[in-house]
Amino acid sequence: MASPPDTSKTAKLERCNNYLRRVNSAKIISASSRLLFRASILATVALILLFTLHYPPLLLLSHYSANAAARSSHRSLLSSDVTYGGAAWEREVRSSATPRRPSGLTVLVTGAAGFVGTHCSLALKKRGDGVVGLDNFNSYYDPSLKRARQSLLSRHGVLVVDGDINDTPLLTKLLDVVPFSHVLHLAAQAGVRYAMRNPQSYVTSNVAGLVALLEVAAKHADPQPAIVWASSSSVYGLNTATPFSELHRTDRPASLYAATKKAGEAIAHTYNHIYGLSITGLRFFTVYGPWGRPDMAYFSFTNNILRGKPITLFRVQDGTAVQRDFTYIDDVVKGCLGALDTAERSTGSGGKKRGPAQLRVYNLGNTSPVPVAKMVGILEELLGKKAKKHVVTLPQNGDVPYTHANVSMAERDLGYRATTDLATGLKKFVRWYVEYYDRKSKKEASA
Ligand SMILES: O=C(O)[C@H]1O[C@H](OP(=O)(O)OP(=O)(O)OC[C@H]2O[C@@H](n3ccc(=O)[nH]c3=O)[C@H](O)[C@@H]2O)[C@H](O)[C@@H](O)[C@H]1O
Repeated sequence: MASPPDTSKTAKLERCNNYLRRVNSAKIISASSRLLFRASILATVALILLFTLHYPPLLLLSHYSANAAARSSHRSLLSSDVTYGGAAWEREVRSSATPRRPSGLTVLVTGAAGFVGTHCSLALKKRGDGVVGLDNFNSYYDPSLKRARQSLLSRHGVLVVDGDINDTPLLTKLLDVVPFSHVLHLAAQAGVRYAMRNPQSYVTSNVAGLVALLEVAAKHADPQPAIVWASSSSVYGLNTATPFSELHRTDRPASLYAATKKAGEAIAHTYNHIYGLSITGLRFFTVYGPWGRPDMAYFSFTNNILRGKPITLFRVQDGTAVQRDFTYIDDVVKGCLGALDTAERSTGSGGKKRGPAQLRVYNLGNTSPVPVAKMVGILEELLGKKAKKHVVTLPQNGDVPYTHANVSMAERDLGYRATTDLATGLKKFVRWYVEYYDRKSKKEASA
């Protein structure tokens, strides 16, 4: 019988090799884990540095509110004035909110750096009311124009807080710091045709944002403020009865913008019904004027005419002219202030209704529709330059062919009266436009 092979040496050798392999792999593992560890520290430091460079306010400044996501969706995190909360901030808010006349109003104006928001905030402040603004400075149109409006307001003692209406902790904080008597809610995603390009922004601002505001006003604010907010002439949609009356049907919106404003009116009904919030909706009719919105036709046409660029003019399929009840900003401001002054107190508190509360809706229009082509003719005269017109049939873009307001209810209840015709209003707009952009280009040239 063959003896078994002597494996002792090979076994020893094998054990020795295994040991060496273990030691080596342990060394390799520990070396690589050291490397990995160092690399991860370096990567973390690099990330922190990058983050600090990109978002300094988030890391360096104390920041109220956990709801940064809602806030950051619309505005630049690089802006230097994103801080809120703290004693100094509260002092600023209270000072801006303090009325300078006996029984003056205390108004939170959302969308205060917007076109109508700026004018209303100024008018309120000038007559001695307390005003605090809120605006998210989004980039739907040139945010530098919004910043310029903010500077104008600041020179008149109105603070505009940089924040979003969907930021519930911020709204709660604001309504904690100041017992606002009124909220003038003008923050919204505006523009009829843009709704086809960015539908979600309309839901976020005009539906979710409105609900966020009404929730805080109804359940948290003590006392509950009265709410006056911006609806739109676009809710009349495919309505053909003219002039448009508040009694006409508004269940056929032609654009998503209109649908979200109509939804807002239904939401207003609910909060009035359940919580006793006093709510007034104002249907604005194509508001125009100095400090206006660059996305609107009269503004962008002015821009293009001066630069020799073509403009597109819509014409109804049957060849008739598209018309708008263009309404001058000063008239609309008077309507807004009339609505605030006649708003009754909300009746609820702590989310409980104590009795029936006021619920209103009014047209704020000019009562005199003008063909868009005529508006262009007035601009041509004021600018001393002919437009390069490109006329096309009104596309399926949510536009309606005609608007015309019946304002008898606003006249009766708010003392509203439109007194500015389109030629007069556009003259004031063009004067502002030329001055503003002249000053801006000189500033940029000297910078
Ligand atoms: O009352 C409202 O509730 C709305 O008013 C405003 O909407 P509109 O009346 O559509 O104003 P605006 O865009 O200035 O177009 C004016 C006219 O120019 C025509 N138009 C427009 C653009 C173009 O390139 N060509 C053209 O002919 C166009 O067909 C229209 O007939 C606000 O923007 C909106 O936010 C909302 O507040």
